[in-house]
Amino acid sequence: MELHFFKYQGTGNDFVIIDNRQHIFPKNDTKLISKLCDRRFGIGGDGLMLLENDNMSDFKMVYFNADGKEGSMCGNGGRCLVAFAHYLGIFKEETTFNAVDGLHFATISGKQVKLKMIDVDKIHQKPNHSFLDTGSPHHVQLVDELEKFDVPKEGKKLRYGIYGESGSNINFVEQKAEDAFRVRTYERGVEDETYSCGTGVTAAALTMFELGKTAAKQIHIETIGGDLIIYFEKHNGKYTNIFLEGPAEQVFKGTITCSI
Ligand SMILES: N[C@H](CCC[C@H](N)C(=O)O)C(=O)O
Repeated sequence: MELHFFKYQGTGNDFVIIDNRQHIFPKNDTKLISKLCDRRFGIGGDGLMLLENDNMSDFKMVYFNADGKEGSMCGNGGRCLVAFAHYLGIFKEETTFNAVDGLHFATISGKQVKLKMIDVDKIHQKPNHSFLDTGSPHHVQLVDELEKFDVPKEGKKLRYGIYGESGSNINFVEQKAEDAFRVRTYERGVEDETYSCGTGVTAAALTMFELGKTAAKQIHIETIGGDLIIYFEKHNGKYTNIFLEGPAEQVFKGTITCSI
């Protein structure tokens, strides 16, 4: 059959998006999803998302990692899906949608999408790293000379070494200024470094504040694929009103022939 798709990217984290409001897509076909995400045999992407109707909100986000398995929350994916919903005319300036970790509010202005993330009430501190859930599980670790760091190798080691089969995303961080950091992420489900990870940079920003590396509640993060800003508040040990802001854009659209 011919499948219509859209390709989006948010700071270089790229996604295949399908309008599934008419339930045309075979969600349980892990092989098909991983093939569509394959950069040689398919369209190519770090993940695939379906936009579906939702009873409680403007739309529903269903997210799959490039390996074809349903993932946990994806911050850059969420920002891209908001841009796609805006393109479809589902909303004008602000929206609320449903994702695997609950409802998300978001706004769009030009190419900039600002997405509200779930509250975070626990950051587990270990001697050399921290671990927290920002919708997806994240390991956050400070390193020197991030530019030269072997992220795929070290990320893979930690992802399986500490977290086992279910795994975690692994973020390596270097401070650039009082309120600015550079982050590189090894993503589980992609099993490689991606150009940016939204829930990952959110986790990195909160951890840097928690560790006292910064007093800023508006943190700039540089990734391989571009810049993101994280805003938050902290009350009684809990992080609330967390927003992830950055560009998200449609790259191309088309049809692909697939056997289903
Ligand atoms: N790239 C995503 C995270 C995907 C999470 C996924 N790799 C998983 O752990 O299921 C982001 O921008 O937040």
